[in-house]
Amino acid sequence: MFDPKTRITIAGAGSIGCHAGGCLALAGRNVTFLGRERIVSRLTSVGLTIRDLDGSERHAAPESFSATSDAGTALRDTDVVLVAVKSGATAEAAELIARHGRDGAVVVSLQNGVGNKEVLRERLAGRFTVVAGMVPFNVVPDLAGRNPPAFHRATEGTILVGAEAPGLATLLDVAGLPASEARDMDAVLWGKLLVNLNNALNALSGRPLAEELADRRWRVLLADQMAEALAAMNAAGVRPAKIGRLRPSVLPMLLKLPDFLFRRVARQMLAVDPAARSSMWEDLQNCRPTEIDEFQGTVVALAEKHGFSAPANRAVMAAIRQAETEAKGSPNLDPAALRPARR
Ligand SMILES: NC(=O)C1=CN([C@@H]2O[C@H](COP(=O)(O)OP(=O)(O)OC[C@H]3O[C@@H](n4cnc5c(N)ncnc54)[C@H](OP(=O)(O)O)[C@@H]3O)[C@@H](O)[C@H]2O)C=CC1
Ligand SMILES: CC(C)(CO)C(=O)C(=O)O
Repeated sequence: MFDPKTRITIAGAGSIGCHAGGCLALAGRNVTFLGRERIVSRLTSVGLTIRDLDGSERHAAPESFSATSDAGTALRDTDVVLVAVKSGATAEAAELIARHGRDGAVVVSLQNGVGNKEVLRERLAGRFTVVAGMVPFNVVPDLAGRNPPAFHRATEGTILVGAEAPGLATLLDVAGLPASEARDMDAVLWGKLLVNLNNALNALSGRPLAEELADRRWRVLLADQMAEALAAMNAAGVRPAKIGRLRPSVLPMLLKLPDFLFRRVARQMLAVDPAARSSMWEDLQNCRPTEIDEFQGTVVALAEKHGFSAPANRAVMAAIRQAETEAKGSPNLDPAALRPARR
């Protein structure tokens, strides 16, 4: 269905978009970035650097891809659109694809959250094939200075995509960007949602992921949120898939282990680049809206629908809302500030 000339547009030239697009361009794929002018001007003048898990670097020269802030130019003739905007911008991206995209193109959500593919499908079904995707790894952007912007993969994992577009995973599976097909993407996205409950804690802590997760006080808060989420999912008949090596049902218990035991049992969870932070931390630092409604908000709504409350998730939501309103970046909270009233 696809060949090396297949035109791929990256809708949203941010951390995930630039990392994925950079790896694809380096593998010789036909890539166009659709992004804001502030990044497009840098991409077209100096290109970008892809830094892999082991620190090795590759430079994608500006000649190896196209980049534009004009949606018509980026979407008109494209075959595959990789949607890599934050969840709050999905409806607008869908609108642009509907207006400028070519009938029959494949649209892939590479976003976190269980609802983005539905937002895309609502607007695009019938004319486009919408496919859910899941990026398990963290990408750290390095945009400072005059060097090419760099995008560093900070954790391991394989991108999963749905099976609706045969050959899609093979098209995307290039050096630095492992990708494969998954049969039950709903389960995968619910599994990733559990992991993403840490995004807000990380953003509120102001600490790198490795440091935060090594501290039991933060892990207990995460365990409480996950336990609420698992109960809500169970009541709704949702079976979250395993992301990484550990079964979702054991996560709350495991997270509560003392630090020395956790370090031994959950080595993979702590195998994070020391610089890595959650994408929600990036949002707070840059005074952008976060994805809290798509993460903790989804859990609270599902719990309430099934007749119980989710106080741990609520408390974290409230703290993120406050930080968004204050617009001063991470509040660098102490974990004690996040205990819900009932504890
Ligand atoms: N960062 C990470 O490590 C990971 C992120 N994810 C998920 O991937 C998704 C993308 O995250 P991430 O890459 O961090 O997000 P970023 O905010 O880094 O990138 C999104 C980019 O898209 C731009 N954008 C939004 N709308 C448009 C538009 N209409 N036209 C052109 N550009 C647009 C944004 O600009 P502006 O800000 O000006 O709107 C921003 O530059 C999220 O759902 C996230 O949860 C998943 C795994 C890991
Ligand atoms: C850190 C990671 C990989 C998991 O929470 C992530 O999905 C994000 O930063 O958005």
